Amino acid sequence: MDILQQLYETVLERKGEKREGSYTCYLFEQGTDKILKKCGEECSEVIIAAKNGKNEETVLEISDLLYHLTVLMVNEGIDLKDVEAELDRRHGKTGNLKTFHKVDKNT
Ligand SMILES: N=c1c2ncn([C@@H]3O[C@H](COP(=O)(O)OP(=O)(O)OP(=O)(O)O)[C@@H](O)[C@H]3O)c2ncn1[C@@H]1O[C@H](COP(=O)(O)O)[C@@H](O)[C@H]1O
Repeated sequence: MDILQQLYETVLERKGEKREGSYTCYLFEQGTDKILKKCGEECSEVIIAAKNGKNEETVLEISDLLYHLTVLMVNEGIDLKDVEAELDRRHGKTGNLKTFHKVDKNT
């Protein structure tokens, strides 16, 4: 099992728990707006770190963002496997990448 799947499963377990000292439980208690705010903040921090050309810091910020996106997925009832399936489809394993890119943003 890869680390994203392990992280997803741990976060999923936290959803129904009240665990002392768990930041994930704290986020679920705070609710959707807080989780969305954290995703936005972490995204901005990725941009700033990358813009500054600091790769070590950018890796840390990307990891923070992936964690918060995982919390968002669980909060919204989105299965990680659905995201993986969509990425697979775009990558041409089960779908057609060209067709995906043909979508006209103006329509
Ligand atoms: N990957 C992470 C992870 N990444 C970041 N964080 C936490 O995210 C928080 C973000 O820090 P910030 O400085 O942005 O925010 P803050 O000021 O502390 O908090 P806010 O007031 O903004 O909410 C920190 O407390 C980090 O510890 C994480 N917390 C947990 N995990 C994973 O989640 C699993 C479950 O952890 P618990 O929630 O602690 O049970 C762990 O095993 C980890 O794998």
